[in-house]
Amino acid sequence: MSRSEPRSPVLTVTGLTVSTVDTELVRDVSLRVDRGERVGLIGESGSGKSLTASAVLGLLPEGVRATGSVRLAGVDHDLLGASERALAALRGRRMTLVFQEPMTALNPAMRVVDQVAEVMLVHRTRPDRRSARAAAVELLDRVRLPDPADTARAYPHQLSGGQRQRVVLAIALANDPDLLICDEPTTALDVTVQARMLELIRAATARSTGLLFITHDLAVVASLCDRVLVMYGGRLVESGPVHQVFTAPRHPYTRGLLAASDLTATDERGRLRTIPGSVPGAGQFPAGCVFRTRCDRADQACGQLPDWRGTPEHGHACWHPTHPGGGAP
Ligand SMILES: Nc1ncnc2c1ncn2[C@@H]1O[C@H](COP(=O)(O)OP(=O)(O)OP(=O)(O)O)[C@@H](O)[C@H]1O
Repeated sequence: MSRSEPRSPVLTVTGLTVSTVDTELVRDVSLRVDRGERVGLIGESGSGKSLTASAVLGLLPEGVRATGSVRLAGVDHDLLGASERALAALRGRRMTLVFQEPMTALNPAMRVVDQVAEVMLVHRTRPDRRSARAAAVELLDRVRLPDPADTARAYPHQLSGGQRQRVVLAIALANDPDLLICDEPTTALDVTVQARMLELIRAATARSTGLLFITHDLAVVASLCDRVLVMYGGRLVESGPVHQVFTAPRHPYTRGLLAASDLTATDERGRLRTIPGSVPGAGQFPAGCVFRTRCDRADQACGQLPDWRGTPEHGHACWHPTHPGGGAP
């Protein structure tokens, strides 16, 4: 599919709530990722980004449960409540994950070619080991590993951090997934290696694979993503096309995040801007608008949960009007 053709969803999450026995950690999150679309998910630490991704993949930690709905294109049942067997058949095949630490994803005792081949054999997308290994070498070439035929025989510890992360990406792409979820995939890499990895992710999602990309790095979202979702306190507070959200943010939290990421912006005393206060711990967020304890515009109205407003394309959850163009009044 070309990027200009009409979009259809690969992932539709509706009313996702993730909780422990006594605490809601993610609350009523709805989102959609279309085919060939790159969606960034941003927010400070503890805002619920990783738990949202884990709920989609059916990888929530022990003692944490999800309610709501998670639908993947072409799968006729809801992923929430699906059996582990059904989820395992989808993970690595239709939906895949790349996260920050490649060594956790790789088997230290197995040559990289076999790790890439294995995921094709497990999901039977290649008829035999010989063809899976040949396809694996091609994939290692596609993710620009140097001398792929030789590197394929290496063990993970013989590779650099950036090379290992490219092997993980090759494994994630091996079965041509519908949905690729990346959770801070480049945070541990140095800047040039990071740029190369992002280029590979961009190329991998140029056609039909949808991307959900979790990061703290707004510059990466600006260069990679089509749309961005902003989370705070377990809730989505704003979503829209990256250009619109970053140039005309509507939620005070998004404005704060953008100001805090702008290393050229200082306050009236010449200090770099940060969002005042700190993120409350899980379960400590206020009722009503979750951001109101840190928001300079908070008033009585904010004691009630704000409606989702704006347009279907660019929405936000805040009681206060934004000026045309999105700036604060
Ligand atoms: N297994 C768990 N049990 C209880 N609380 C948890 C558990 N896992 C995560 N949390 C809490 O849920 C909240 C959201 O965590 P999550 O990891 O999704 O945040 P995040 O936005 O991905 O943060 P980061 O950017 O630091 O990864 C945090 O307050 C975290 O402490």
